[in-house]
Amino acid sequence: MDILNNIVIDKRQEVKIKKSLIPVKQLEQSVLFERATISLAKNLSKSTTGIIAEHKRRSPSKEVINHKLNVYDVASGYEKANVCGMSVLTDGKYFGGSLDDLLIARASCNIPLLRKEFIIDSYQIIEAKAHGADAILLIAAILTKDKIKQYSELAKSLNLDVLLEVHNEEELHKSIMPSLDMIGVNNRNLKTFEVSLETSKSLSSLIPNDFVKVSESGISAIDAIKTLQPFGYKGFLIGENFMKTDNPGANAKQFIESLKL
Ligand SMILES: O=C(O)c1ccccc1NCC(=O)[C@H](O)[C@H](O)COP(=O)(O)O
Repeated sequence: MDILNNIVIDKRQEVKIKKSLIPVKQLEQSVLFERATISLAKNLSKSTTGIIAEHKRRSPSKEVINHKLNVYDVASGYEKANVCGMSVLTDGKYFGGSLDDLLIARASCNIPLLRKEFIIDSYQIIEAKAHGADAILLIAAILTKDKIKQYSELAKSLNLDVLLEVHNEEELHKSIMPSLDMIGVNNRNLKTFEVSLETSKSLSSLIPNDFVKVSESGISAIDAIKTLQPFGYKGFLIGENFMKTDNPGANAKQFIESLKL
Protein backbone atom coordinates (compact mmCIF):
# COMPACT_ATOMS: atom_id res chain seq x y z
CA MET A 1 0.00 0.00 0.00
CA ASP A 2 1.42 3.45 -0.89
CA ILE A 3 1.88 6.38 1.49
CA LEU A 4 -1.09 8.37 0.13
CA ASN A 5 -3.44 5.49 0.97
CA ASN A 6 -2.06 5.34 4.50
CA ILE A 7 -2.37 9.11 4.92
CA VAL A 8 -6.01 9.03 3.74
CA ILE A 9 -6.90 6.15 6.10
CA ASP A 10 -5.40 8.03 9.06
CA LYS A 11 -7.02 11.30 7.95
CA ARG A 12 -10.51 9.75 7.90
CA GLN A 13 -10.04 8.57 11.47
CA GLU A 14 -8.66 11.97 12.55
CA VAL A 15 -11.52 13.93 10.96
CA LYS A 16 -14.11 11.60 12.51
CA ILE A 17 -12.68 12.25 15.99
CA LYS A 18 -12.40 16.02 15.43
CA LYS A 19 -15.98 16.25 14.18
CA SER A 20 -17.19 14.55 17.37
CA LEU A 21 -15.22 16.99 19.55
CA ILE A 22 -15.56 20.32 17.70
CA PRO A 23 -18.82 20.75 15.77
CA VAL A 24 -18.94 22.84 12.58
CA LYS A 25 -21.11 25.43 14.37
CA GLN A 26 -18.28 26.06 16.83
CA LEU A 27 -15.75 26.52 13.99
CA GLU A 28 -18.12 28.98 12.31
CA GLN A 29 -18.12 31.09 15.47
CA SER A 30 -14.36 31.66 15.26
CA VAL A 31 -13.35 35.34 14.86
CA LEU A 32 -11.26 34.30 11.84
CA PHE A 33 -14.29 32.83 10.11
CA GLU A 34 -15.44 36.39 9.33
CA ARG A 35 -12.01 37.60 8.19
CA ALA A 36 -11.71 38.99 4.63
CA THR A 37 -9.34 36.66 2.76
CA ILE A 38 -6.45 37.69 0.49
CA SER A 39 -6.24 35.97 -2.91
CA LEU A 40 -3.13 33.86 -3.49
CA ALA A 41 -4.09 33.39 -7.15
CA LYS A 42 -4.25 37.17 -7.70
CA ASN A 43 -0.90 37.69 -5.98
CA LEU A 44 0.70 35.07 -8.23
CA SER A 45 -0.89 36.45 -11.42
CA LYS A 46 0.58 39.89 -10.91
CA SER A 47 4.00 38.72 -9.64
CA THR A 48 7.16 38.25 -11.68
CA THR A 49 8.64 35.83 -9.12
CA GLY A 50 5.63 33.83 -7.84
CA ILE A 51 7.14 32.16 -4.80
CA ILE A 52 4.89 30.26 -2.38
CA ALA A 53 7.16 29.42 0.55
CA GLU A 54 6.28 26.47 2.75
CA HIS A 55 6.55 25.73 6.46
CA LYS A 56 7.62 22.07 6.55
CA ARG A 57 9.33 20.34 9.50
CA ARG A 58 9.51 16.85 8.02
CA SER A 59 7.85 14.72 5.37
CA PRO A 60 7.47 11.09 4.37
CA SER A 61 10.35 11.57 1.91
CA LYS A 62 12.63 13.42 4.37
CA GLU A 63 12.40 12.47 8.04
CA VAL A 64 14.07 15.60 9.38
CA ILE A 65 14.05 18.95 7.58
CA ASN A 66 13.99 21.40 10.48
CA HIS A 67 12.52 21.05 13.98
CA LYS A 68 14.33 24.00 15.54
CA LEU A 69 12.36 26.94 14.13
CA ASN A 70 9.21 28.61 15.34
CA VAL A 71 6.35 29.39 12.99
CA TYR A 72 6.27 33.06 13.97
CA ASP A 73 9.85 33.63 12.75
CA VAL A 74 9.33 31.62 9.58
CA ALA A 75 6.08 33.43 8.63
CA SER A 76 7.37 36.92 9.37
CA GLY A 77 10.60 36.10 7.51
CA TYR A 78 8.69 34.92 4.46
CA GLU A 79 6.57 38.10 4.52
CA LYS A 80 9.73 40.25 4.64
CA ALA A 81 11.12 38.23 1.72
CA ASN A 82 8.11 39.35 -0.36
CA VAL A 83 6.80 35.88 -1.13
CA CYS A 84 3.38 35.74 -2.82
CA GLY A 85 2.04 33.41 -0.16
CA MET A 86 2.93 30.86 2.49
CA SER A 87 1.98 27.20 2.56
CA VAL A 88 1.43 25.73 6.02
CA LEU A 89 1.42 21.94 6.42
CA THR A 90 -1.18 21.10 9.05
CA ASP A 91 -0.86 17.30 9.05
CA GLY A 92 0.64 16.06 12.31
CA LYS A 93 1.51 12.40 11.85
CA TYR A 94 3.44 12.60 8.57
CA PHE A 95 4.65 16.22 8.47
CA GLY A 96 4.81 17.32 12.12
CA GLY A 97 2.44 20.22 11.44
CA SER A 98 -0.79 21.36 13.12
CA LEU A 99 -3.69 23.78 12.91
CA ASP A 100 -1.88 25.77 15.61
CA ASP A 101 0.89 26.36 13.05
CA LEU A 102 -1.72 27.89 10.74
CA LEU A 103 -3.10 30.08 13.55
CA ILE A 104 0.37 31.29 14.54
CA ALA A 105 1.29 31.98 10.90
CA ARG A 106 -1.95 33.99 10.57
CA ALA A 107 -1.08 36.06 13.61
CA SER A 108 2.49 36.64 12.32
CA CYS A 109 1.97 37.92 8.79
CA ASN A 110 -0.47 39.46 6.36
CA ILE A 111 0.20 37.37 3.26
CA PRO A 112 -2.09 34.71 1.77
CA LEU A 113 -1.87 31.40 3.63
CA LEU A 114 -2.48 28.05 1.97
CA ARG A 115 -3.67 25.25 4.23
CA LYS A 116 -1.56 22.33 2.98
CA GLU A 117 -3.57 19.31 4.02
CA PHE A 118 -5.00 16.05 2.73
CA ILE A 119 -8.59 17.21 2.41
CA ILE A 120 -11.06 14.33 2.33
CA ASP A 121 -14.02 15.99 4.11
CA SER A 122 -15.79 19.36 3.86
CA TYR A 123 -15.18 19.76 7.63
CA GLN A 124 -11.48 20.44 6.93
CA ILE A 125 -12.40 23.35 4.64
CA ILE A 126 -14.48 25.00 7.37
CA GLU A 127 -11.58 24.32 9.74
CA ALA A 128 -9.15 25.99 7.29
CA LYS A 129 -11.28 29.16 7.18
CA ALA A 130 -11.67 29.18 10.98
CA HIS A 131 -7.89 29.04 11.43
CA GLY A 132 -7.03 31.90 9.08
CA ALA A 133 -6.38 30.23 5.71
CA ASP A 134 -6.86 32.12 2.44
CA ALA A 135 -6.56 29.08 0.20
CA ILE A 136 -6.92 25.32 0.35
CA LEU A 137 -5.23 22.46 -1.48
CA LEU A 138 -7.24 19.68 -3.12
CA ILE A 139 -5.29 16.63 -4.30
CA ALA A 140 -6.78 14.98 -7.39
CA ALA A 141 -5.13 11.62 -6.60
CA ILE A 142 -7.29 11.16 -3.48
CA LEU A 143 -10.60 12.70 -4.64
CA THR A 144 -13.31 11.84 -7.14
CA LYS A 145 -14.47 14.43 -9.66
CA ASP A 146 -17.69 14.91 -7.63
CA LYS A 147 -15.76 15.54 -4.43
CA ILE A 148 -13.43 18.03 -6.17
CA LYS A 149 -16.54 19.90 -7.37
CA GLN A 150 -18.26 19.79 -3.98
CA TYR A 151 -15.17 20.88 -2.00
CA SER A 152 -14.04 23.58 -4.43
CA GLU A 153 -17.54 25.08 -4.54
CA LEU A 154 -17.70 25.09 -0.74
CA ALA A 155 -14.29 26.79 -0.59
CA LYS A 156 -15.35 29.44 -3.10
CA SER A 157 -18.52 30.13 -1.08
CA LEU A 158 -16.19 30.91 1.86
CA ASN A 159 -13.98 33.16 -0.33
CA LEU A 160 -11.09 30.71 -0.17
CA ASP A 161 -8.93 30.19 -3.25
CA VAL A 162 -8.55 26.62 -4.48
CA LEU A 163 -5.26 25.05 -5.60
CA LEU A 164 -5.92 21.71 -7.27
CA GLU A 165 -2.91 19.41 -7.38
CA VAL A 166 -2.27 16.88 -10.14
CA HIS A 167 0.59 14.61 -11.09
CA ASN A 168 -0.55 13.17 -14.43
CA GLU A 169 -2.84 13.69 -17.41
CA GLU A 170 -5.64 11.52 -16.09
CA GLU A 171 -5.86 13.48 -12.82
CA LEU A 172 -5.80 16.74 -14.77
CA HIS A 173 -8.61 15.74 -17.14
CA LYS A 174 -10.96 14.65 -14.38
CA SER A 175 -10.36 17.85 -12.41
CA ILE A 176 -10.73 20.81 -14.75
CA MET A 177 -13.75 22.84 -13.60
CA PRO A 178 -14.59 26.54 -13.11
CA SER A 179 -14.52 26.45 -9.29
CA LEU A 180 -10.70 26.11 -9.25
CA ASP A 181 -8.32 29.09 -9.20
CA MET A 182 -4.93 27.45 -9.54
CA ILE A 183 -3.75 24.14 -10.93
CA GLY A 184 -0.59 22.80 -9.33
CA VAL A 185 1.57 20.17 -10.93
CA ASN A 186 3.40 18.17 -8.28
CA ASN A 187 6.84 17.25 -9.56
CA ARG A 188 7.07 14.64 -6.79
CA ASN A 189 5.51 11.27 -7.49
CA LEU A 190 3.74 10.70 -4.17
CA LYS A 191 4.02 6.93 -4.59
CA THR A 192 7.77 6.71 -5.28
CA PHE A 193 8.90 10.21 -4.06
CA GLU A 194 10.85 10.59 -7.28
CA VAL A 195 11.07 14.27 -8.32
CA SER A 196 11.21 15.50 -11.92
CA LEU A 197 10.55 18.98 -13.33
CA GLU A 198 9.65 17.19 -16.59
CA THR A 199 6.22 16.54 -15.03
CA SER A 200 5.50 20.31 -14.94
CA LYS A 201 6.86 20.76 -18.44
CA SER A 202 4.84 17.95 -20.00
CA LEU A 203 1.49 18.85 -18.39
CA SER A 204 1.71 22.63 -18.88
CA SER A 205 0.13 22.79 -22.35
CA LEU A 206 -2.86 20.75 -21.12
CA ILE A 207 -3.78 23.28 -18.43
CA PRO A 208 -6.23 25.88 -19.75
CA ASN A 209 -5.06 29.49 -19.40
CA ASP A 210 -8.06 30.31 -17.16
CA PHE A 211 -6.12 28.83 -14.25
CA VAL A 212 -2.96 30.09 -12.57
CA LYS A 213 -0.31 27.41 -13.15
CA VAL A 214 1.78 26.39 -10.16
CA SER A 215 4.77 24.05 -10.14
CA GLU A 216 5.24 22.20 -6.84
CA SER A 217 8.09 20.30 -5.17
CA GLY A 218 11.76 19.68 -5.83
CA ILE A 219 12.52 23.30 -6.74
CA SER A 220 15.84 24.47 -5.31
CA ALA A 221 17.45 26.57 -8.04
CA ILE A 222 16.72 29.85 -9.82
CA ASP A 223 17.38 27.99 -13.08
CA ALA A 224 14.46 25.65 -12.44
CA ILE A 225 12.11 28.63 -12.24
CA LYS A 226 13.59 30.32 -15.29
CA THR A 227 13.08 27.04 -17.15
CA LEU A 228 9.47 26.67 -16.05
CA GLN A 229 8.32 30.28 -16.60
CA PRO A 230 8.21 29.94 -20.43
CA PHE A 231 5.85 26.97 -19.91
CA GLY A 232 3.35 29.41 -18.37
CA TYR A 233 4.04 28.75 -14.68
CA LYS A 234 3.30 31.75 -12.44
CA GLY A 235 3.62 30.03 -9.07
CA PHE A 236 6.42 27.95 -7.55
CA LEU A 237 5.89 26.09 -4.29
CA ILE A 238 9.14 25.66 -2.37
CA GLY A 239 9.46 23.85 0.95
CA GLU A 240 12.61 21.96 1.81
CA ASN A 241 15.03 24.30 0.03
CA PHE A 242 14.08 27.16 2.40
CA MET A 243 13.21 25.14 5.50
CA LYS A 244 16.49 23.20 5.65
CA THR A 245 18.32 26.45 6.49
CA ASP A 246 18.56 28.25 9.85
CA ASN A 247 16.74 31.26 8.45
CA PRO A 248 14.15 30.33 5.79
CA GLY A 249 12.97 33.96 5.45
CA ALA A 250 16.47 35.29 4.70
CA ASN A 251 17.03 32.43 2.31
CA ALA A 252 13.75 33.12 0.49
CA LYS A 253 14.65 36.82 0.29
CA GLN A 254 18.00 36.11 -1.32
CA PHE A 255 16.37 33.61 -3.70
CA ILE A 256 13.70 36.13 -4.79
CA GLU A 257 16.25 38.91 -5.25
CA SER A 258 18.39 36.66 -7.47
CA LEU A 259 15.31 35.71 -9.45
CA LYS A 260 14.67 39.37 -10.25
CA LEU A 261 18.15 39.85 -11.75
O1 LIG B 1 7.15 15.99 0.59
C1 LIG B 1 6.81 14.79 0.68
O2 LIG B 1 7.59 13.88 0.96
C2 LIG B 1 5.38 14.38 0.47
C3 LIG B 1 5.03 13.05 0.57
C4 LIG B 1 3.71 12.65 0.41
C5 LIG B 1 2.74 13.59 0.16
C6 LIG B 1 3.07 14.95 0.07
C7 LIG B 1 4.37 15.34 0.23
N1 LIG B 1 4.73 16.68 0.18
C8 LIG B 1 3.82 17.75 0.14
C9 LIG B 1 4.23 18.75 -0.85
O3 LIG B 1 3.50 18.94 -1.78
C10 LIG B 1 5.54 19.49 -0.68
O4 LIG B 1 5.77 19.72 0.67
C11 LIG B 1 5.63 20.82 -1.41
O5 LIG B 1 5.30 20.71 -2.75
C12 LIG B 1 7.06 21.39 -1.30
O6 LIG B 1 7.99 20.45 -1.79
P1 LIG B 1 9.56 20.61 -1.59
O7 LIG B 1 9.95 21.97 -2.09
O8 LIG B 1 10.18 19.53 -2.39
O9 LIG B 1 9.82 20.48 -0.13
